[in-house]
Amino acid sequence: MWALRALRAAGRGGAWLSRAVRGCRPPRAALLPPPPHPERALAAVRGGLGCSEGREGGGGGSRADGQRSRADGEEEPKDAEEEEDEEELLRRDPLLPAGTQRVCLVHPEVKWGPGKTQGTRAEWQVAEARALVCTLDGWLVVDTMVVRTTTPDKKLIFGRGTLEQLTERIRGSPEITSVFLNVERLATPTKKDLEAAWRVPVFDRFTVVLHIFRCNARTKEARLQVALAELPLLRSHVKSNVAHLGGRGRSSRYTMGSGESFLQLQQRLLRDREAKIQKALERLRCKRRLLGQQRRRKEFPVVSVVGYTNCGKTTLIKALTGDAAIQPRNQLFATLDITAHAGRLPSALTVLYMDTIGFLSQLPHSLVESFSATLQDVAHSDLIVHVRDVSHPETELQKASVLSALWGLGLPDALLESMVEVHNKVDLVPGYTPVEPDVLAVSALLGLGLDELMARVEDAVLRATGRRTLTLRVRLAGPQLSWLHQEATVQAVDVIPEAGAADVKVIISDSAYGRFRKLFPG
Ligand SMILES: Nc1nc2c(ncn2[C@@H]2O[C@H](COP(=O)(O)OP(=O)(O)OP(=O)(O)O)[C@@H](O)[C@H]2O)c(=O)[nH]1
Ligand SMILES: [Mg+2]
Repeated sequence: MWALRALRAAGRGGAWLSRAVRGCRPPRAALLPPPPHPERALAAVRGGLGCSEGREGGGGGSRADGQRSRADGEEEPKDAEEEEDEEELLRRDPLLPAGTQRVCLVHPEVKWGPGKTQGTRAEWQVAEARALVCTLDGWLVVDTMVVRTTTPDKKLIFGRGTLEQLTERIRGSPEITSVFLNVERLATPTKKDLEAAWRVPVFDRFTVVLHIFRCNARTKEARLQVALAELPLLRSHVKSNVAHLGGRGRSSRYTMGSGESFLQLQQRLLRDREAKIQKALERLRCKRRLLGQQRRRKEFPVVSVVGYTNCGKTTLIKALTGDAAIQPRNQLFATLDITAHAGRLPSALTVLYMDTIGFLSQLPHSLVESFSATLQDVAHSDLIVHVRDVSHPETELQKASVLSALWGLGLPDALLESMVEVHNKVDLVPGYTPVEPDVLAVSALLGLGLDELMARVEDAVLRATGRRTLTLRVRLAGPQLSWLHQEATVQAVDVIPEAGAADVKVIISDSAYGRFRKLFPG
C-alpha cells in the first residue's frame, strides 16, 4: 500500500527549501545563497520562453481567466499588417447561439454492428456529452433520451417510427431550445432536415467541442488552430448552400465574369483562408522552435503533463509548483494552450512542468490534427507524466485513448518508455490500490502522494537528462562556487577552512560539467 502523506500544497516550494537548508551543517548553510524560488526561476525562463500573460480568446464563454504563463512568445513585436491579417482570420460568426440554451440531449445507441462503440456504455457516453454541454456558459440539459438505432449512417440516423416519436416529444416540450445529437459529425443536409422536423437548432459533437475550444483558446496559436479546425465545417456549409441554390437553378452561374462558378469561388476563398492560417501558424511555430532551443540552452528539464480532459493535470501542476495563480476548473477542455510552470524537486533542481490540452475519445479528427503541432512540443520534453482520473468509470478507456494519441504523435521510444503513470483523484475511491506496478497514486486536490511522485519525477529526470550528483572541491577565493550556483544545482557546501576550499555537492548536466572542467582545469 502506498504511503499517504498529507502535504501542504500551498507553500510547497518553501517546504522543500527549508528541508534542503536543514540538511546542511551551519558553515555550509552560511555559504548557500538563497536558492532560487521557482517563481523567480520561471521569471528567468520567461525571458527565454517568451512567456507572457494570457489574454482573452474570442467567442466569449466558458471561462474568464487568463493568468497562466504562455509558452508561445506571442507578445513579440510584429508587423502591423501581419497582425491585422491574423485578426481578420480570427473574425468569425458565432458557432452556437449566445445566452441560455435548454438542451435536449439525444444519444443514438447502436446495439450491434459496425457502428457500435467498443469498450464503453451508453450511460457513460451520455455523461460525457452532458459534461460537454454544461461546459458552455448558461447551457443546461433539460431532457435526455437514449434512442436505439440500427442505422446510424442513414441520412436521418433513426428509423421512421423512432424519428416520429422523437419529433413528437421534442415539439411537445416548449422548454427545449436546442438538441444536442451525440454523434461525431452531422452532414449539413441531415442537420437541416432534423432542424426542420424538430423546429429547434440541432448540434453535433464536433460543433460543441469546437465552440468550447473557441471559448477556451487564449493564445493566438491556439485560436488559429481552432480556426483551422473549423474549415471542414465551413466547407460542408458551402456545399450545402450551393446545393440549396442549385435547386433554384443558380449554382452554375459564373460570378462577376471570373469564369468561376459560385461553388468554385467559395472553395477557392476557403483554400486561401487555409493557406493564410497555415502560414500564420508556421510563423508562430518558427518562433516557438527558436524559443525551445533557447530553453534547452538554459537546460531546465521539461516535464510534460498529459492526460484525458478533466483528469486533473492542471490541479496536479498547481500542487507540485505551489503556483497560486493556477485556477483549475471542473470543465472539459479548460486548458487549451500549452503553459509552463516552474517547480522544484526534492534535490532543489528546478523543472518546468508543461500543462497540455486534454484528450477526448471520439474527438473529431480535424480537431486532433489541428492541435497536433502544439502537442509536438511534448516530443521535446525530458519526461512525460500521464495523469489518470481513476475515479472515472471509463478510466481504462481513457487511458487507451491517451496512449493511442501519444503513439500517433510519433514520440521518441525512450520518452514513451520512461513515461510516469499517475493515478489521480484517489480521495474519491476509498482504499484505492493500483493493480499495475510502477504507478503512483495521488490526490492532487488534497496533496496526497506528492512526495513519492516528486521523488520518481526527479529520478526519471536525472536519468533522462544525463544529470548526475557530484562532489567537487573548489577554491573559495575563485569564481568556481558562484559559477556552480549559476550553471548547476548546488545541494550542499562543506567548507574546509584550513584548505581555503569547499566540497560542493551539485547536480550537474554532462555538458555543464564539461564546461566546468574546461574553465577550471585541475
Ligand atoms: N476529488 C478530486 N478532484 C480533483 C483532483 N484533481 C483534480 N480534481 C478536480 O477535477 C477537475 C478538473 O481538474 P483540472 O486540473 O482542471 O483537470 P485538467 O486535466 O487540467 O482538465 P482540462 O484542462 O480541462 O483537460 C477540477 O474540478 C478539480 O478540482 C483530485 O485529486 N481529487
Ligand atoms: Mg487543465
